Amino acid sequence: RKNQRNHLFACPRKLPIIGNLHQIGALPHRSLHKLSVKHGPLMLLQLGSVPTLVISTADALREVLKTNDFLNRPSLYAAKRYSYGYLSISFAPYGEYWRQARKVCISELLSVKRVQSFGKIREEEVANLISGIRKACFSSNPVNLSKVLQDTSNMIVTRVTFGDRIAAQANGQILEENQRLLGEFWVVDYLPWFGWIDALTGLRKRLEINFKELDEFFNHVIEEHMRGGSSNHEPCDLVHVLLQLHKDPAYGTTFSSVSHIKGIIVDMFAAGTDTSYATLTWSMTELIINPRAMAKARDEVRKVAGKKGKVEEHDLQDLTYLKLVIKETMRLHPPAPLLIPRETTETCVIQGRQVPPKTRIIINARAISLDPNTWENPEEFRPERFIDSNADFRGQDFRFVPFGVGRRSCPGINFALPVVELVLANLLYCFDWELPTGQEMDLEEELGITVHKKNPLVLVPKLFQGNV
Ligand code: HEM
Repeated sequence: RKNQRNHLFACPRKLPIIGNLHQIGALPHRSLHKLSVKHGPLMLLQLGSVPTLVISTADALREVLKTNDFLNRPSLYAAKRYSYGYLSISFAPYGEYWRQARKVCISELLSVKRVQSFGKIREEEVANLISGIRKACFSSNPVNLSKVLQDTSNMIVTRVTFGDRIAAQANGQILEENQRLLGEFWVVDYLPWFGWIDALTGLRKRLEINFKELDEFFNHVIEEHMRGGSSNHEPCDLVHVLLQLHKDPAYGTTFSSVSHIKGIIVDMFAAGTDTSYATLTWSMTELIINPRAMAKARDEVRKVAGKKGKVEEHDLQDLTYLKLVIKETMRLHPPAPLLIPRETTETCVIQGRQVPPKTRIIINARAISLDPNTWENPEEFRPERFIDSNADFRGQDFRFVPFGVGRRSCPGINFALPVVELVLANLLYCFDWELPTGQEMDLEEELGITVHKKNPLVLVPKLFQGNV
């Protein structure tokens, strides 16, 4: 009966013990997309011991979410460790803690007012980025944009979260390793009885070392804040806000221990940095490949900001085409192409078929936004496609879900967009960009929870003199 039930969904052929794991490959969002083209938009795979429902089109997603919200997250080894036992919002299982922590996060940490209050930090860090690139212009050196964009995103998130510029310089590598380990293939998550393989391959040791460094860093920042803070601290960084909430009896149960605070910090720090810098790198990559779109975006930015010498936050509202460029980039390169996995808590019925509890739900955001039944010439980079379209990425429109969908979608969108827009606008305003002589652009991707460009984006900037 079990077999009969499973065969009601498309089930690609599986092998004993590992099931469909051998079909996943180095870039799961791509191999799952390919499988879905062959087998259908709703596939039930067996990844080791884990039944996994993969959703690959907007219609299938709409249909599935009609009757189920899937608000739970599965337990994953690295996520458990990094979130201090599921005390982060991203990995917390569905329940009272997740509900409260998310509510507080939206109202206290990521509210429009709070995000606006960090405008000065964003503008300062963008100014530092531009001045660094200017120096490279004078020496005619190419710039490793991947690296400088990562540093800038990291600096902004670190200053906002910890209030300390020096901390940002120290934590770059810790964060890189954290993202790599979260995106690694952990045998224990699929074949629990073979979990010892993760110890043999050295993965567990790497995680323990990285977690210890991260934890020490958090302890240092929290202790410093408790002592009253160093002179480097921004007036109201997120650790400061969290410590206020920790002392407030109204939030007693939600933020009762220091581990709760650390769990939330991990969210801000890990979810906020990598995704923004991936979006920026892919935007610049696509603009170089598409000179017509580059010229249009650049002309718009230079017209709106005029002769001020820089783009300011209040200019962003007038950058209509730049916003379309960012949308189109996120359609082709959603930073987290498989979102964050979810899990059924009880038997549920999807299209009249039963799905057992503890089935992992994977939403393939990239396959959805490349579906030719929804998008005309989906592989083409054409920001204009959004001009008269109501396709939006705020979690309500199933055709385009880079920030996820429904009640478990990303609460950081209002934080992320001003960073991405301000950085990109200033890069286009201040410089003309080209590839180093004789080099070609590639679109190769690297495995991770956030998908980055595999080879660094190296470009030659030319200072634009007409804006002062
Ligand atoms: C371009 C930038 C970003 C992208 C593309 C992005 C994308 C995502 C995605 C795909 C999810 C999973 C949604 C789902 O399961 O449906 C998510 C969740 C989350 N994101 Fe973001 N994110 C970005 C920036 C940020 C920032 C800046 C923050 C905070 C400072 C943040 C905090 C979170 C949190 C806390 C969750 C977990 C939500 C939950 O489980 O309830 N994100 N994000």
